[in-house]
Amino acid sequence: MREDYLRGDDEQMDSGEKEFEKALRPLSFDDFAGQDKVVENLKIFVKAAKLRSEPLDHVLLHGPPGLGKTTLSHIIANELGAGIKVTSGPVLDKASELAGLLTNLEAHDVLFIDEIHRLNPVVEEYLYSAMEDYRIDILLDSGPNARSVQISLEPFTLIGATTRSGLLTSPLRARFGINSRLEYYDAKLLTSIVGRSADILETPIDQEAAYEIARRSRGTPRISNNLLRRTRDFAQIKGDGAITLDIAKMALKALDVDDHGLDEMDNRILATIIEKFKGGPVGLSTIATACGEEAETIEEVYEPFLIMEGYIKRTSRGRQATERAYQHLGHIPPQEMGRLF
Ligand SMILES: Nc1ncnc2c1ncn2[C@@H]1O[C@H](COP(=O)(O)OP(=O)(O)OP(=O)(O)O)[C@@H](O)[C@H]1O
Ligand SMILES: [Mg+2]
Repeated sequence: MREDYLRGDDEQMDSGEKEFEKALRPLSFDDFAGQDKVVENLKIFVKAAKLRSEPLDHVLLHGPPGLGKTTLSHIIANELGAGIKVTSGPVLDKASELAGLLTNLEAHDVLFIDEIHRLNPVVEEYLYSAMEDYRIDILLDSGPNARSVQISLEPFTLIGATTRSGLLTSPLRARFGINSRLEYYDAKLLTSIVGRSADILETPIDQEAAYEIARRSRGTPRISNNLLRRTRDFAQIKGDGAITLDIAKMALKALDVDDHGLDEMDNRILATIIEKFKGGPVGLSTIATACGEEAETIEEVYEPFLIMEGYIKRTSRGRQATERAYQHLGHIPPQEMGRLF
């Protein structure tokens, strides 16, 4: 597979982490665990497109961070036997840059735009005709000599990834023929992902240890892999290199991952709502300020998992802690308080 990177992908990660992610990234549908429905459908669409010698329809992948959007995009290109060019919404700030990428695509190649909800509106509009008719208008010269010429592109597949599909404009969303949502993984699937990653890293791991890491990974393969990586350090320094259940527990404790898999920030969010705002409802930006974290990060990264696990509720007046959150932090829920007095 040909692969070209246009500057930053996954901006927040350091280069070690990136190398690590790349090494553990599945390369085919068969290596990709879980998301059965999404994968089954994609397999059929890829096969059908190949059979007809057509480009695959444009694909939108959405869901919380670390669930496999970037991985799947590369797998799709791989399975299509096509090249992939990688860019992202915030990086692609000029229409001319987009034109440069599009005109360099070969027939049936994939253009992957990460964080597609952050595209600049001018660039986004430019993308419409490229997606629809495989054509773009290019402006030649400037001032009185300015004229636009239309050039046709090779038929290509756009894959857009986003953690915030709600922020996509409807004209853009409407241009994706395939729209797939990735869901959190259960502990069993994550256990097999941890096992596979440990194999690649040539680190022996007990089944119970793999399960312990998996069940405390917030349903997220990226977190499983990162916890595995750190646990491997503990195994090397504190043990004989093999990851046992004891080593895994020791590492998770040192990493501030609690018994339910909530990390320090998850717990800080819950404690803030309960201790500073009487359990809520309280607005997102207020929580963010009190926790010292960006509102966007809380909404994108932390909240979906806390809601799914039933620790907080979203109400029209803000976020509210549930009984489960009170119990988790060892506080008495207000409902029970009422019964006691
Ligand atoms: N289904 C899977 N099977 C095995 N490993 C997976 C799977 N999904 C993700 N991973 C692993 O998790 C890591 C993160 O996945 P990926 O980068 O694709 O997530 P993402 O959805 O693109 O996240 P972000 O929204 O932050 O860009 C990858 O390195 C990959 O190894
Ligand atoms: Mg990604």
